[in-house]
Amino acid sequence: MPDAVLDAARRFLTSFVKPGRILVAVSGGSDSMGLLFALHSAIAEVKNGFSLAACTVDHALRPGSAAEAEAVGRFCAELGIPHHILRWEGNKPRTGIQAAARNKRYELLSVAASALDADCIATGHTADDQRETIAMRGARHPVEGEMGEGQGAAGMAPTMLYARKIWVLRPFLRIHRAEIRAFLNARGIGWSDDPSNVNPQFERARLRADLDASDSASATVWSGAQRATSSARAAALIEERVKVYGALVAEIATAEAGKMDDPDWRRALMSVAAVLGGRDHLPARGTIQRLSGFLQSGAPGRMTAGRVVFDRRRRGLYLFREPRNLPVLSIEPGGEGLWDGRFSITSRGPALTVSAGADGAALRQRLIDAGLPKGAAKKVSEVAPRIVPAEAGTSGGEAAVIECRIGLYDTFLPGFDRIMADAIAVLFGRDRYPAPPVHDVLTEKEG
Ligand SMILES: Nc1ncnc2c1ncn2[C@@H]1O[C@H](COP(=O)(O)OP(=O)(O)OP(=O)(O)O)[C@@H](O)[C@H]1O
Repeated sequence: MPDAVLDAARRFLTSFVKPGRILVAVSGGSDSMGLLFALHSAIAEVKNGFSLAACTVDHALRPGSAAEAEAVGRFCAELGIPHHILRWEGNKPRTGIQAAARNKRYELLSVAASALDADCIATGHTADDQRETIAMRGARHPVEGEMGEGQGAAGMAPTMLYARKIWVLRPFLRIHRAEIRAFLNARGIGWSDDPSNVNPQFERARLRADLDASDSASATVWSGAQRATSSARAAALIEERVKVYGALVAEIATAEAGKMDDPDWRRALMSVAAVLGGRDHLPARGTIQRLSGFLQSGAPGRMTAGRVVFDRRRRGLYLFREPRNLPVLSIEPGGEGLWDGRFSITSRGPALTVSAGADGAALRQRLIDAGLPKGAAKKVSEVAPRIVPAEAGTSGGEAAVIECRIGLYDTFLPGFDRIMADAIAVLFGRDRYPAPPVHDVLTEKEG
């Protein structure tokens, strides 16, 4: 009988650009135990340079969690796979515990991946998880196709870049949990069931119960490929229509800016605005609708949305951070900090103070020389970071390394948005995001 689980593991190995080291994130549940065993078996068949390591995050939230992590360790030892337990130490938040646990889990796993020299992290997300994710996102964002990893009807991407560093791959996204359990049962391999999966306190668990009770085949629409196509188009529109000066202000020809009926352009423009506003997410739907009305009207004027001024002049539309609630940030000697959600600033030595209002006249002149209208250049210089080192005689530029932050993508970048994210990175003077170690839907597009 063909084995879908083993076949998915085999296909996954052949999707790599070159063989590498895979860190499997094993919770001890059936999905990730199945993933680990299937990959172990598939690698034993091909014997061509792949290796495995495994990590279990002990969130230390339930009494049995340490023992479960140790059980995974014993299973790995039997297979000869190095296994590490990563424990979540320190204070835990009282609310939003599942989201906090998830963030911590990825953080711990990415540190382990670099220590273990892994090329990627593999997780056991299944078609059942995908169905739940789509239903959850659909409930939160009834309008399709606007957003990043956290939103949109495309569901979870099979590849996701974490923290600009390490790719998280989900080889079982089309495999059902029941198939994985059958695969494990047939081999006499046990697993542990996480009681929080059925705890109605958590949204995902409630939803799982509802989905189990309904005929939800229609909910499992997989639109990753469409999403990739839309991202590629949005990227092309960004390259064609948007100019950004000094990661501070975007300029768009007025006629182009008004094309808000085009969903790809809408997403492109809103994404650029999110970066300029130092936001991790796009504006809410109602705000986007109001903005669309304003942009389509074509008359000179100004509107503020998502901390960004949309300043329409005869020469064009200018987008920049609104001059309100700009923070003051102190950075320790040699330390780093995020200012206004927009700029990561690392001290080259001295303590720093970062506030708004860059060395006014000089920056203003540079923006004017670059082609910005005088009025816009003045406003933009007022919201630019001003870095003042504690040591006299050093300039802010010499004392610090400054980099623009792209909150939409810098923590979680779904693989199908990579072309779009790269276009934005280039626009804001940054390097492209690292490519995944596997051939994915975008690699095919690029080829
Ligand atoms: N404690 C853990 N230690 C290691 N890996 C884990 C742990 N919990 C989850 N994972 C990994 O994440 C996969 C998905 O798990 P689960 O569905 O419980 O998490 P989730 O919170 O819904 O996922 P995510 O939020 O990451 O999309 C698992 O198959 C496993 O690979």
